[in-house]
Amino acid sequence: MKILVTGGAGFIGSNFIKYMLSKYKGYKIINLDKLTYAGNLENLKDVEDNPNYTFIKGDICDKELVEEIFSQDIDYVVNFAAESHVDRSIIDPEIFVKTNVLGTVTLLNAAKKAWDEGDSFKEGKKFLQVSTDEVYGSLGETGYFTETTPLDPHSPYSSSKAAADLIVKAYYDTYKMPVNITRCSNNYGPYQFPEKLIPLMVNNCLNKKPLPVYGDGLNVRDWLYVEDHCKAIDLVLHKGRIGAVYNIGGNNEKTNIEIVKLIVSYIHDNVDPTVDESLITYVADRKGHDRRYAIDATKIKEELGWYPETKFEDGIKKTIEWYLQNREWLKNVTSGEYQKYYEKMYSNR
Ligand SMILES: Cc1cn([C@H]2C[C@H](O)[C@@H](COP(=O)(O)OP(=O)(O)O[C@H]3O[C@H](CO)[C@@H](O)[C@H](O)[C@H]3O)O2)c(=O)[nH]c1=O
Repeated sequence: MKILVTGGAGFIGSNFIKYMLSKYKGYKIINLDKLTYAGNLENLKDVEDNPNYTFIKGDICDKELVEEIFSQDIDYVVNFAAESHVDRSIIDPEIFVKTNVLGTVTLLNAAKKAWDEGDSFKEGKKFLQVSTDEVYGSLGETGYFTETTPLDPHSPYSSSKAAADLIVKAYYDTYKMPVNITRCSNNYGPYQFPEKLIPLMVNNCLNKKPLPVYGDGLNVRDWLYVEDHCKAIDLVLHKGRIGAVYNIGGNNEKTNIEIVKLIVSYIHDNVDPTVDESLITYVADRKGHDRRYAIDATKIKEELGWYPETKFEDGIKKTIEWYLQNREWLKNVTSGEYQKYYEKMYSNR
């Protein structure tokens, strides 16, 4: 098997590559990544010398490069490559449309060209689009997103992901291209860039900086441990019904303030007793902030036997400890450009 993983130097992509290389000794993985601010080859240090792993620096929008990669007889594509941060999309939507929509079309076209045999596609090929629960919009206090919930994205980020999902669906509906779409809830775990809630709060606690909680802190997210997500993608890739969408959720809803308090308490008890809840600072809300995401993951459980194995209490401990043991990584990714980003995003909030 030869798998093209795009965005493999990012948080979920790098966890996925390591998971796959250790599980399938005979699989070859090509990682195509543009190395934007969120992509980091440090994340893949453990596998850089693995003969089954190849890294290519490049953009999924680069048609020539993508077509050249497909000349290597790719079996599966897993498209993680995306601009993924909602706050950045509110400030600068264009790059989200370019990478998330045009990039996906470029990949689909190249895959179609390589796999299309006229009446059908070559056997055993698949294009897996990694999407998000945010395409469904926002829930009130009750209810869950299922795979048939109508798409109702609100942010430029989630709208670009929904657009990409629809294009992938169109390639299935129109050309019968072998595709799957997965829609996951909020991931957490090692190597997440500290612009996202959990690593940002850990980093700020360690530096005794204010902990910026948007709005009333009562927005709800469903947290999924990244390794459980990787296992789900592996299953969908090998066994998912062609054309199907699968929701992947952690069955673990928490308010943002619960998450922040938990991190504060862990750092207080295990690292620095002077860190406490006085660091929590309520700041202006995110524009168009979705109130609650909650995923119904019955379909993937019933069809493929997947369920989230990691209990949140264990996953969050493992995650915080990973950041504590990898302070050098955290220091490296939060220097330079990150400081400018942080200033711009949080100074006038
Ligand atoms: C960074 C930050 C976030 N928040 C809030 C906003 C959200 O309600 C919640 C989580 O924020 P984020 O970590 O940015 O994640 P969120 O907007 O939910 O989106 C994530 O989860 C999605 C899946 O639901 C993915 O598709 C996105 O790529 C990923 O970024 O915490 C704060 O209160 N303060 C902060 O400083």
